[in-house]
Amino acid sequence: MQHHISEHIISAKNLSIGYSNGKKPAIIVAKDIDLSITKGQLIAIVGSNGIGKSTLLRTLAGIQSPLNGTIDFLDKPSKSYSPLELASLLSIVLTEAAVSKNLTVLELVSLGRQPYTNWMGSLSNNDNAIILEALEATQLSEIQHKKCFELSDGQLQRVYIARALAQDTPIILLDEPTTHLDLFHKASILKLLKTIAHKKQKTILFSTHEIDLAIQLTDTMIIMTPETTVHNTPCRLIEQNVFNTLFPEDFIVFDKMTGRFTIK
Ligand SMILES: Nc1ncnc2c1ncn2[C@@H]1O[C@H](COP(=O)(O)OP(=O)(O)OP(=O)(O)O)[C@@H](O)[C@H]1O
Repeated sequence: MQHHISEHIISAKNLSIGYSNGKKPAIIVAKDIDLSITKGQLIAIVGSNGIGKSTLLRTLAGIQSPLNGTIDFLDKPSKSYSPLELASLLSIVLTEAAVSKNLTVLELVSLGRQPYTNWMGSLSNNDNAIILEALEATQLSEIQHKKCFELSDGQLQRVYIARALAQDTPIILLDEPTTHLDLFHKASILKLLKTIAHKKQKTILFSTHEIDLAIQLTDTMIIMTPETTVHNTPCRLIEQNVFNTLFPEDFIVFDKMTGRFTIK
């Protein structure tokens, strides 16, 4: 699919997200969300437990429907994309990945090419070239023949990112890609995502609880609080005192000078 050049790769207007199951009234998780996201950015979604970060990612990915409002990709309503078109537009990396860890690294990363292969799943030279590039970008070439169950959490996270890279979509969504990782590996993953966003001009959105790291490493952040959802550069968000609205202020305070939270 040819993507025409657009400033706004993702825009959401008046978006409400949540859950409805027919008869009962819908559970609104967050409302009045307005986003306009340009290409080639690394964007963190931040907010306390249960605020709706995963719900927002799943709604953007089309896994669940918005309760209200619209989502556009490249200025076209998300609903106007067929499932196959959507699979070449965005990839999603979920924490509880439902893939067999019995696969080798190479096999799992190759799954990223599924939207493009024929019904037999045979890979073309072009598919193989893209898979190799994804393995290299995530420094997995040397362990490509290892089984996924043999990997550390950090390596496994890189495998999921490589699969999304192999899917070669302009938008990549990741749900908490740094959970279970130590500080070094958290920072490594975020730096890798930033390099990919900038070098390959991809739009990468990820949810995280690593606010300090996100402030240092992302281009923009989406902050979800019970009252509002705001999107801006870390610098502007600090100026606007937004980080102090994330947690009860009598307990945790954000220090503008250091860009860190302190416990009272
Ligand atoms: N299938 C569901 N049906 C109804 N409510 C749900 C469902 N899944 C999640 N929720 C509720 O939606 C709200 C947002 O959940 P979500 O998982 O999006 O939060 P989150 O910000 O990703 O949280 P965390 O940081 O803890 O992962 C929570 O109150 C949760 O209980």
